[in-house]
Amino acid sequence: AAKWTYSGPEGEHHWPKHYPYCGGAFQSPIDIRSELLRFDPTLRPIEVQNYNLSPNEQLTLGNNGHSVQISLPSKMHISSLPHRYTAAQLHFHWGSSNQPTGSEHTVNSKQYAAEMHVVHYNSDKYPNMSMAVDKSDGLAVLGVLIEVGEFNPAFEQFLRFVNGIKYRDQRVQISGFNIRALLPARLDEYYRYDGSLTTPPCYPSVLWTVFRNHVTISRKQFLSLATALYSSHAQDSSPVPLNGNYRKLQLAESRVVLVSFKE
Ligand SMILES: NS(=O)(=O)c1c(F)c(F)c(S(=O)(=O)CCO)c(N[C@H]2CCCc3ccccc32)c1F
Ligand SMILES: [Zn+2]
Repeated sequence: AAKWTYSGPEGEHHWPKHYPYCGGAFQSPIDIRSELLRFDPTLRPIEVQNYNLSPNEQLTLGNNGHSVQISLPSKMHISSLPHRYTAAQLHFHWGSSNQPTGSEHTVNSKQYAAEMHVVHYNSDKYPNMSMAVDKSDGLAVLGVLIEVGEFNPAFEQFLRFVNGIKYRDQRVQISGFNIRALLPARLDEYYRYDGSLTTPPCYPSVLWTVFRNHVTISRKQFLSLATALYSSHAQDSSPVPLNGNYRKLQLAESRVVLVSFKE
């Protein structure tokens, strides 16, 4: 696959050349602005199943050159949507050490330090991610906004291993832990809209759920995320730091953002 980056000659302004959907409609992320919001009383609390993984299970923590990701077991799924959406992986977007503003979604133009995405595919209709990734009802991504503040023990369960995956395509096995603890306490308050993958190929296939409430990680935890990783391979002579891996805001156009809560 053609390589793409977040800056330079393969940066996001060039993505549509190789990935036409990136220049198309229904793109993500967007600024979640008050004018776009519409309260929807039919939006039920998000219900996740089997997120509390046993420490006897093994997860793969990897640096894929674009983000740090954790591959997730297929027993994890969202049960409160019209179809079952099975978990595939989670990953992060962040700024840089001196720029704690790297979330993809913004809320009334406020950009958070980072953002976590838990990627799921419609397993009622498609056998795997690859078959679901380009279908309009294929994916559901849970978005969690992250601020720098209180230390977060749940994040420590994988952050303490990032120095083992400093370079592109490095992977380590980590013990299972409670993935639910990475989410905010309230899963009943969220923004909902139809959007896309925020990386190439930018398929408009994502039902986005961005939780209203952010989570916090400590400054030290943020710095380990923002300074430990490289997008280049270990043997590359000039290492390229992996940071600022967030797509710029896309036009909401005529899209409405549904909200599950009243002010
Ligand atoms: N922000 S986002 O749109 O949610 C988002 C990312 F930003 C992101 F970097 C990734 S990636 O880490 O795989 C890097 C390259 O796509 C994904 N992967 C998804 C979509 C691509 C195919 C696939 C296959 C198996 C598991 C996950 C995924 C992604 F969905
Ligand atoms: Zn993402």
